[in-house]
Amino acid sequence: MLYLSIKYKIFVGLLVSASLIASTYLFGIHLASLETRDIYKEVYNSAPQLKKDLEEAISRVRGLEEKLRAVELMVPKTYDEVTYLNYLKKKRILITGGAGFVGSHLVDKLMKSGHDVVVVDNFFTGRRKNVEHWIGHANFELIHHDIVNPLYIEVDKIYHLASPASPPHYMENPVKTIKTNSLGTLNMLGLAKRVNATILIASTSEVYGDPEVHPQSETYWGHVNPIGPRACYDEGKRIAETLTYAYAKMEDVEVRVARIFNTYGPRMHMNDGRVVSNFILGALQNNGITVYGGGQQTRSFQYVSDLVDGLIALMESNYTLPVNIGNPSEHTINEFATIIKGMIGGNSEIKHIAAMEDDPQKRKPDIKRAKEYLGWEPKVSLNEGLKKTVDYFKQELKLM
Ligand SMILES: O=c1ccn([C@@H]2O[C@H](COP(=O)(O)OP(=O)(O)O[C@H]3OC[C@@H](O)[C@H](O)[C@H]3O)[C@@H](O)[C@H]2O)c(=O)[nH]1
Repeated sequence: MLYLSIKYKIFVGLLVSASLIASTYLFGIHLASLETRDIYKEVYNSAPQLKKDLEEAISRVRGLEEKLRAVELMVPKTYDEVTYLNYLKKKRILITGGAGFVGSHLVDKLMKSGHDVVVVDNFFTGRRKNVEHWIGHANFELIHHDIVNPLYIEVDKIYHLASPASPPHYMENPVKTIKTNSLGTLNMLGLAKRVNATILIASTSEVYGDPEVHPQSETYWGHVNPIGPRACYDEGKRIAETLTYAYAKMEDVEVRVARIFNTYGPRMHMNDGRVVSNFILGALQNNGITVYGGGQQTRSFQYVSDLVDGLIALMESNYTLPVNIGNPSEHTINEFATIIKGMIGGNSEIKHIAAMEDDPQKRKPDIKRAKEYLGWEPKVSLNEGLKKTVDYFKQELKLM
């Protein structure tokens, strides 16, 4: 108690001194901004003592900043409650891309269940901010690493999610997207083989390309343009699936393959570029909602918590063939624009620009397999999920 109260006094003392010195410092900056003005030059040149004082103040503020950082580290951090698991139940779980939008929600769920979670991310589209609330927790580890290079680590399970997933992001560097999904997946399968871990591969509805079968069941082989702008992702994920089943067959690796359909929710990046965040941000900022093409193309949107439940159910099942994880509630993009505009209000105009090349025209998952083998189906309605996502983006905009 006594120790804590001394720490508290030091902390308050340092805060007060810091703010006093910071005001001097800011005053110094203000003066510095006048540097170009002749009047200031005159004062400055005729007052070398002032210059010396400012430099001293700046150095003292820097010293105090260091001390404050040290005091902050002494204040214990609080975490969400974590279930206790004994050593037989507790697993060491690797999540590649764990600092990304979907990965970080999976991290939360597995951490709260009491497992040891190791996140590997190259921060190409992932962000430390998404997992910072676990940093320092005894069950959590964050590794900055690009899985295009091998990784040597001891784990029981691997959720392999690493890859840019938004069309503008994966098209920005197609070679990197292909490398991540081919070499990266090869490395993770090699790791799974070496440490005898079960591996779940995050595949995608994009393996069906611009489908000629509707809705899409897992038995459909797809309709992908192998040299189009989306090929780096579509074909990247297709080769990831091929590699996965080759390792299962040749090396007896325990595999799971989730074909993830359009997913949305909090922690999507402001610059994500996918339709949900674009429409919400356009409406919230009154910048207009931009539909690519005629808007008759359809998508079926699932809320991120449903996806996370589906991924865990798949990992824990003994089902080895691909499974669609998505919400079959289907809307045209025009309808979706109207829904978002209605929910947010304002007077955003819905405008149309040229269609994206090779944009899939219809997409809806057939989820019979997930229901039958995983006992899983989505629970969160579009209305409920969108409200949470809109609230999230409102908060993000306040931070700008
Ligand atoms: O601002 C926008 C963004 C997108 N769109 C349209 O909205 C539809 C959905 O586009 P998105 O970019 O959200 O996502 P896509 O369905 O094309 O691809 C997604 O598919 C499933 C996942 O694996 C990936 O997250 C992603 O590749 C497309 O028809 C697109 O042209 C707009 O009309 N306006």
